[in-house]
Amino acid sequence: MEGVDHLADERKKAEFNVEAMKIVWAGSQHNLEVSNRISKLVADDPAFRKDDRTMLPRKELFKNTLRKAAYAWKRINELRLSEEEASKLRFYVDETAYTDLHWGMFIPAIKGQGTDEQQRKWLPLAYKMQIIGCYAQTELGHGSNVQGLETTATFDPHTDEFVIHSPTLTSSKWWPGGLGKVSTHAVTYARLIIDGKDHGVHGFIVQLRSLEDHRPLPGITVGDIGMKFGNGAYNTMDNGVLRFDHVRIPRNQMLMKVSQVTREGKYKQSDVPRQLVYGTMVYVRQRIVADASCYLSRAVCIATRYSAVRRQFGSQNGGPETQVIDYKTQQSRLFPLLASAYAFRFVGEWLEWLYTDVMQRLQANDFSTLPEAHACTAGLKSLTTSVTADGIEECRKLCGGHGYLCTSGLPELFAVYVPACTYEGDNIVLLLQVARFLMKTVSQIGTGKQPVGTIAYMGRIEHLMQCRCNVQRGFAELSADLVEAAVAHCQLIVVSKFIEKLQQDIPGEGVKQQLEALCGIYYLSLLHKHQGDFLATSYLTPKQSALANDQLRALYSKVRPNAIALVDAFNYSDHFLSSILGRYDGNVYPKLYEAAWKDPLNESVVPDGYHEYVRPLLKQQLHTARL
Ligand SMILES: CCCCCCCCCCCCCCCCCCCCCCC/C=C/C(=O)SCCNC(=O)CCNC(=O)[C@H](O)C(C)(C)COP(=O)(O)OP(=O)(O)OC[C@H]1O[C@@H](n2cnc3c(N)ncnc32)[C@H](O)[C@@H]1OP(=O)(O)O
Ligand SMILES: Cc1cc2nc3c(=O)[nH]c(=O)nc-3n(C[C@H](O)[C@H](O)[C@H](O)COP(=O)(O)OP(=O)(O)OC[C@H]3O[C@@H](n4cnc5c(N)ncnc54)[C@H](O)[C@@H]3O)c2cc1C
Repeated sequence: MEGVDHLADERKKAEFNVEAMKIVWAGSQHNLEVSNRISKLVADDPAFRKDDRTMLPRKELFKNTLRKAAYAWKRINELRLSEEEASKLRFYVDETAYTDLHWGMFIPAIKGQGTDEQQRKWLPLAYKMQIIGCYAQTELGHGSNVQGLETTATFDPHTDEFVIHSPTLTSSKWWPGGLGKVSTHAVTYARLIIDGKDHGVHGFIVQLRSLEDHRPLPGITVGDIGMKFGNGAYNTMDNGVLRFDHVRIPRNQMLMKVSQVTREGKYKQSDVPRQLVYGTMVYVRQRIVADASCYLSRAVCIATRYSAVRRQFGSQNGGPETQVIDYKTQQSRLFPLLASAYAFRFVGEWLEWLYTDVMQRLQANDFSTLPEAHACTAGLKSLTTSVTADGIEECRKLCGGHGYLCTSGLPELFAVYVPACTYEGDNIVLLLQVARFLMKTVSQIGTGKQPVGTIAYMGRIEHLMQCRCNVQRGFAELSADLVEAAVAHCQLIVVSKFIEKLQQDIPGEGVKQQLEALCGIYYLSLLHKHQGDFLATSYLTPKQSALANDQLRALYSKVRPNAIALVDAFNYSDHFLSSILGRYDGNVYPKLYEAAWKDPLNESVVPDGYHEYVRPLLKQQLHTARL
């Protein structure tokens, strides 16, 4: 029934102030106010319609994205939106586009790796979108191993230029978002060659397409790499292929904050660490962690609302069946994901703080916290995206058969999200970086150096102090175990940051209690999952383990009446969720029924193809009449 809130009884059960929880989730009253305003702006504007996205053919889909991006940009300018508001608008428009790479990687790369002069030249053009850029690092043959990239940038002292070249097929740039059809420029990563000497990988600003007619410039071959996983999803993005045939660029288009090439062809390094060439990746990994909670909370919101609507079995004397959310098995799959969404929100906030802190230190030439920032961003990116991708798929299963329909919103959400486990660093490769950092820390503890920050706890572990470990010896052989250690380390960070959040003043009736329950679910469900390890290492006795499980079940019961309100606190509009199962009013069945009839296949009663392929079958004269 239209206008009836089928979840109203559920909402009445809440034992906390939902409006206050919305502020906690948003980060502040101000953030909540901006979110509300911009979310409404997008939802009310038919230009941002997205319910047809999974049904559009690729070319139409892509053109539609170009239209939306141009319109979004127009609205940003007309309404004079601030950077914060524009970023929220992009969030609520909810469509991956070339603009993500322009704003999210091209501009940060110039800011982080360009000299002041280079920034003065390129940033104003990029800010006004008079040039559009992408981040062209990965090649057909190498993605993870950045030092293995093959594209060359050879300095020509006669003309004061670099010659950018793709010497092999495997050196073709492959994957960069926005490259395929839109970008006019790319921050291109290539091996710097001076006088025959290879100085390793550096970033260069290269113009790809004419600003007049958008055709590739001489020596450039560029195009889209083709359809990707899922309908709609990441296919709104033009991930591209790019080859250079001796393309010349002026010397001052090498990004020269970290190292420079002089007019005479001398290679010079600044006092800053070489790893700053990887700085854009640190920035984006931090953003990806912040985003993980958004994607996971979205899936959890859909699955929780639907689990309260859906009933199966258990009818007594002809009464209603049991809501599936009341099954303990459903709770044990759903509530840890609900808790994870909150946990990732808080660790994302902390990581943003850590990143800002590192950047401020870098300005003051203090590079001491860079390795920790790299380990935290790499590790948390890996952990949160893996849990989120698996969590979205689990939410689909929690919704039974209807979860498999595109109108549930979950298939597209999964398809658009799952590459986050690969891009910006394959998750295993990133965990190996964390493992290396941990092993290095252990070797330093052995020499008496006290670890600080997120690794301070290692200094309090007695047997680590006796360790004499060499970072490389046995590393490869033990890498599968070391990856598990890296995950455990990252989980510890997530739990610590959740607990630290609870130590803050959190206003609103019952809000803190709910967060305490969720925090308990987060760490106890982890403990439950890994109880074998805890028992094997005697960190837990069997009795303690059983008590922990009892406590976990008790917390599920505590959260159950609050579940709908806890997902309402995410404050997602129906437009944003784009899911019939996750509708705010829970009016699922009539809307599912209605949507089925809108499918293009139902436009005609007799399908296209019937006369060619079905009717002949029905009318066939079988040779073997006996059959
Ligand atoms: C339609 C709607 C439109 C709306 C329109 C609105 C308009 C405007 C609105 C504006 C809104 C803004 C929107 C912004 C949105 C932003 C969102 C962002 C979106 C992002 C999308 C992402 C897409 C994907 C991109 C990519 O994938 S880019 C490519 C990424 N590639 C990788 O990650 C490669 C992974 N590999 C590596 O990182 C490295 O090679 C390695 C770390 C694995 C190994 O490196 P190396 O070979 O050098 O190895 P070592 O192990 O020897 O390391 C040497 C030492 O360096 C340290 N190290 C390594 N990495 C780093 C680092 N990053 N930082 C610091 N230090 C590092 C190692 O630890 C070693 O140190 P040691 O020697 O001390 O041990
Ligand atoms: C949707 C999408 C968007 C992207 N956008 C961009 C972009 O805008 N710009 C850009 O430059 N790139 C982009 N990329 C590329 C992306 O960054 C790379 O794909 C990613 O870094 C992984 O590298 P790879 O493909 O080389 O994987 P590989 O390294 O080939 O991984 C293959 C397998 O090998 C394993 N493996 C690799 N190395 C090791 C090791 N040392 N030890 C153990 N196992 C290992 C991995 O775990 C994985 O299982 C994008 C990719 C995708 C999917």
